[in-house]
Amino acid sequence: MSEIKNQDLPLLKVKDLHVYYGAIHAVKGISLEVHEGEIVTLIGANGAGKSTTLNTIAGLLKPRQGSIVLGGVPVDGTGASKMVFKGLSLCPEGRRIFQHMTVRENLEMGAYSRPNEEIESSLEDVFRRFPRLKEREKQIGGTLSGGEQQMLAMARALMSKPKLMMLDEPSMGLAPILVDQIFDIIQELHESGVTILLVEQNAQMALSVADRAYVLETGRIAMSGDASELLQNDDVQKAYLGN
Ligand SMILES: Nc1ncnc2c1ncn2[C@@H]1O[C@H](COP(=O)(O)OP(=O)(O)OP(=O)(O)O)[C@@H](O)[C@H]1O
Repeated sequence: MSEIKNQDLPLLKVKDLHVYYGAIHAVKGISLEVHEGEIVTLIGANGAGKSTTLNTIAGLLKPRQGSIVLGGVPVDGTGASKMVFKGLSLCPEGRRIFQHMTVRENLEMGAYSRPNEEIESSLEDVFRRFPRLKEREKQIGGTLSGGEQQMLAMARALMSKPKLMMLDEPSMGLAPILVDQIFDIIQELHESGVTILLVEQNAQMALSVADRAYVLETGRIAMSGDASELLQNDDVQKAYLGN
């Protein structure tokens, strides 16, 4: 199917997504859009269905119902390994870098969808964005600090030059100063034009950096809108911002 070129078309359009784990109906009819250049965040409590939504878009889970369209092309049923070739990359929850490989080898693994001759320029680009990883190029991934492993996971996701980068809980388990650094990097990626779908439990940080947001409650979208407006919303403040 040919790619449809239309500025008004969202880069990602998810419609009426339903996902089950056996009898558990985890995602109950979620629809969302991400436009080119945006940061869109999914926030919500534990178990709201955020990771399930992201993993389904990434092709790791199969929806029972609904459609997923990337760049005008239906991609549901594509499968995770092929989604990278369609321009989508997922930086999973818990980082999941290759613990026994070096920083450089981890990054090269992220570029498996790219032609060999382009890998070096991607590495240069990623090392420019993450100078700390350049310093540790030959270090074994598993020996990096938690914050550095998160940076490596994000850098690895960038190696495929994705149209859409999906980040699952990048702040998880990190000290506040490292959380600030990770969000600074997300902001920089945004400023350089990377389109991001961000899942976060840290609603304050996520809403501060995002353009738009969807609030998930027990598998459904409870609210959506401009992130700056949701940050001021009384219900959001009470439920997710501890105010
Ligand atoms: N592998 C699984 N098997 C069975 N049920 C699952 C599985 N993974 C998630 N669930 C259930 O699906 C629902 C949504 O979980 P999900 O992990 O998507 O939520 P979440 O919003 O990402 O929360 P968290 O921040 O805790 O990951 C929850 O009820 C959860 O218990």
